[in-house]
Amino acid sequence: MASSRNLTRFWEWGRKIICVGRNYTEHAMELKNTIPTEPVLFLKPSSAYVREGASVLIPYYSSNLHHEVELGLVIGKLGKAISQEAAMDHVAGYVLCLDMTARDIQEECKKKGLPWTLAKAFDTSCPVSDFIPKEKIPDPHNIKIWLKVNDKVRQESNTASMIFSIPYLISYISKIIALEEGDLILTGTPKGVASVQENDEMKAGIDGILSMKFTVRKQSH
Ligand SMILES: O=C([O-])CC(=O)C(=O)O
Ligand SMILES: [Mg+2]
Repeated sequence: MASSRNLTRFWEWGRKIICVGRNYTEHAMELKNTIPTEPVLFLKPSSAYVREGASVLIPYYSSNLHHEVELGLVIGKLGKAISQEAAMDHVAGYVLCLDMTARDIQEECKKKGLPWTLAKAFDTSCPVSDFIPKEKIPDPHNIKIWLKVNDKVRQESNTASMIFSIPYLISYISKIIALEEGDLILTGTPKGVASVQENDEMKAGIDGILSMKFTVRKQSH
């Protein structure tokens, strides 16, 4: 059944944020990770959302916050074990996202075999752009996403370089976790991830579609 809520403001719905990691070979290599044979998945809570106008916060326990620019898929209808053929019918639209990552904490978690929650799921760890209706991106596997810090390009890549395609990701994820209207899937970041400092300005965009800006601040504790 269609919801009476406005999907173009899906971040207000409190639904799941499912993140794919290591989906671009050169990014997996820059962090000295192996190239995955199946998607790497982790979650962020909906309290991670932040919209333009508010700041992205460096968590008080981290001294190495990284940007990761990613294409986000906004799910438009419920699905479980979705076939690759039907996968795009479940996409209502797109957003540009930043998967903000406390890299120092993630490295510690990896060493200790602990989950990535503190590294990935803190408040303001998921900046999102305005909603982009599906029709505006006819081929999501051929768009250029980029991110600049203080006007210097840090990340710039075509989504054609994804290891696992969008239909593959939707099919794979939905066999494990039911996808609901208003959920968001982050499709992984290309190479070029690096630190941001207090007062830095991050600007990210999808060529020809939109751009967004966020200022970095320190969380007080
Ligand atoms: O932290 C990581 O490198 C995994 C990840 O999110 C990505 O590849 O986008
Ligand atoms: Mg990521």
